[in-house]
Amino acid sequence: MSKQLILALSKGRILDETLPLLADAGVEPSEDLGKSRKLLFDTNLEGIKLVVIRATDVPTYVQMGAADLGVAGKDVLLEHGAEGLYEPLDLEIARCRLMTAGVTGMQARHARRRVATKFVNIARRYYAEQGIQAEVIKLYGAMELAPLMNLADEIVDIVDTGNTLRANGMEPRELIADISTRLVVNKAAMTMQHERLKPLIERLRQAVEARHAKAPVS
Ligand SMILES: Nc1ncnc2c1ncn2[C@@H]1O[C@H](COP(=O)(O)OP(=O)(O)OP(=O)(O)O)[C@@H](O)[C@H]1O
Ligand SMILES: O=P(O)(O)OC[C@H]1O[C@H](OP(=O)(O)OP(=O)(O)O)[C@H](O)[C@@H]1O
Repeated sequence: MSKQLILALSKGRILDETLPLLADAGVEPSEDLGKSRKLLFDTNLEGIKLVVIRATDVPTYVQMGAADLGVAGKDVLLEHGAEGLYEPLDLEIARCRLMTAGVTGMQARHARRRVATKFVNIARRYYAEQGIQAEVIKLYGAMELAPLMNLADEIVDIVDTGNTLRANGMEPRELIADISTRLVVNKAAMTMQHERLKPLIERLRQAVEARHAKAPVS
């Protein structure tokens, strides 16, 4: 039996932008992902199946070899760590920035800054690099609420338009990283399955490049 390649997709916002890119690369799910309760899907290509999972689970699936490739935000990859993963391609979708932010006009008052975030590893690394003492508080969402409720002095979160921060009386402060969505590949699969992986990676690379060619010059 020939082995199938499994591509793990992040659900939510990234999925909405991944499907058109996959279609440009000639990969289409055999049924409407949005209408199904299924998690594992066939595609128009016999050798490729898709799994649709939480964005934060994608690196784990690929690292452990349960999936051969994955599509995940750079924020998720930085938080998870890159062990066992190659990152051959920037898909250039779901662009945003990972930033520190605080209440507009208000300086951190505590010598040991309290930082609320779901990106605890990134935050610990960042504040240590800056030589700032920080107590990092893990939250699972609505980070913008933490400074308003005096749970934290700052947050580390995704910023795109800045609307969420503004709506909550907050301002962006320091840029930690520019974020976009990346293709990741299991390191062992990259060696063992190279002949199967290469054409898929190339098709995706061409789909990304074709978008560049179409984008208006600014
Ligand atoms: N406002 C945004 N603009 C552009 N990209 C974003 C934005 N917010 C998040 N992203 C990117 O999309 C990814 C997934 O975001 P999404 O909001 O769908 O999931 P989530 O709510 O973080 O995940 P979960 O529901 O699993 O907690 C993020 O990891 C990031 O790379
Ligand atoms: O700068 P903006 O354009 O306002 O985007 C930033 C917001 O987008 C993301 O949240 P999302 O909308 O995905 O909701 P979530 O809290 O469910 O992740 C992120 O967590 C920020 O809250």
